[in-house]
Amino acid sequence: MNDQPTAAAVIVAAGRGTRAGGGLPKQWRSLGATTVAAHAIAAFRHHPRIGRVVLVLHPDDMGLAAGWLAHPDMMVVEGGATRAASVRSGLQALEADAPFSVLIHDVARPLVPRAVIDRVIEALSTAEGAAPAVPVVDALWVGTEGRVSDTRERAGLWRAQTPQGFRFAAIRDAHALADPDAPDDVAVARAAGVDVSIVEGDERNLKITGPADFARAEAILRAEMDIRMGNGFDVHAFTEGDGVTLCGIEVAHDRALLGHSDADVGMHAVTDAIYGALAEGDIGRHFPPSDPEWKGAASDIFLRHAGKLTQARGYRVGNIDLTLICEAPKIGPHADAMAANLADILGIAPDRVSVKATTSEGLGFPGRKEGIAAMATVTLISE
Ligand SMILES: Nc1ccn([C@@H]2O[C@H](COP(=O)(O)OP(=O)(O)OP(=O)(O)O)[C@@H](O)[C@H]2O)c(=O)n1
Ligand SMILES: C[C@](O)(CO)[C@H](O)COP(=O)(O)O
Repeated sequence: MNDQPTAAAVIVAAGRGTRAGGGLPKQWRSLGATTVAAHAIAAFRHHPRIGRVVLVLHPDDMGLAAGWLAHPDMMVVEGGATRAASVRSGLQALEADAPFSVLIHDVARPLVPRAVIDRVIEALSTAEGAAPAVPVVDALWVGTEGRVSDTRERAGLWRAQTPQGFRFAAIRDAHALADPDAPDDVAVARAAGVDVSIVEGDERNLKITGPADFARAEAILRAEMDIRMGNGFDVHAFTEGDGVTLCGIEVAHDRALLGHSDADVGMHAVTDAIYGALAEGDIGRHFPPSDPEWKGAASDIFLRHAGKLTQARGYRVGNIDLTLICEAPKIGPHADAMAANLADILGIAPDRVSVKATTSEGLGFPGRKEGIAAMATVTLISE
């Protein structure tokens, strides 16, 4: 499959989640380490074939949009009184620079697997509309006053999921004429004569609707959780100078560190640990020392790249443990600032980063004050 972005996504999140209860609209409630909304958004933002994401929020929630607006690939717009009105608002936001196709997704389906998104996008290369569904497997009854009054044939029946995908112009025109109470975009498209293909859905793509769905979603998340560990080790020798840069913090010293970049041995070890956890080689693979572009480069460039790669692969940094090995300079007074800087670069909480130091008791090259060594361990957790 070609990995070029071909589609935009509209995530409708303007509902109030009344059936879920809980005092807070369901999209803002926590799920795993983050919120329902953050899971749904990440599934699309990190998909290589989705170029832009429009998030449709309730007018009362627009104050929550600031974090999302910081991302150039995201737009946030106000929704309407019904799901269809919210979708229309999302589609309007894309009008000025219309994509080839658009995937419309409920924020209430936070665990949509990447393969479901792939199948919808793939089907849209030949179909005008495509949406995931799972076949009905249970017998179907009609109930009247607590008793079974009739049965229905289940063959040919499907349970509809999202994202529902369409060629942009087709769904924009269909929504312009839509019944405001249409249950979903497939109904809107069909009413306008758009043909919609069914692609294979997934039971994990549940819609959080009632209070019990949170526990189901947490269980799915736990079963899916993938934790990766990586380690990084680096050494830089001392040279003439009056200070060193460690984890991005300038520390006065009677020596400097020698290296092709800024020789930030601590940041290099952390960066290599992240690349290691992703099985992505090391800094040298991504930023060859033979390339003059990286001569004297600030090492946060490398760490930011590793952080972006982590996100793109669907992980977040769980924690970092870094040990610097040197006789001098003294690390203790700077350790908190170093940890805070690493956390800031990676966009994680400072209490997920530990920076500590040890001497080598006068032994070996650190003991002879010939240089500094650093070793780091990181965990990456699937989102
Ligand atoms: N005016 C509306 C109503 C719904 N939605 C979105 O449409 C999706 C499906 O709706 P549903 O699961 O019914 O969510 P809520 O309307 O929030 O739930 P409830 O009906 O329990 O209040 C959700 O992502 C919801 O945020 C929307 O964007 N705008
Ligand atoms: C669009 C949808 O997710 C398809 O299953 C669903 O219809 C939306 O939720 P609602 O509960 O019907 O509003």
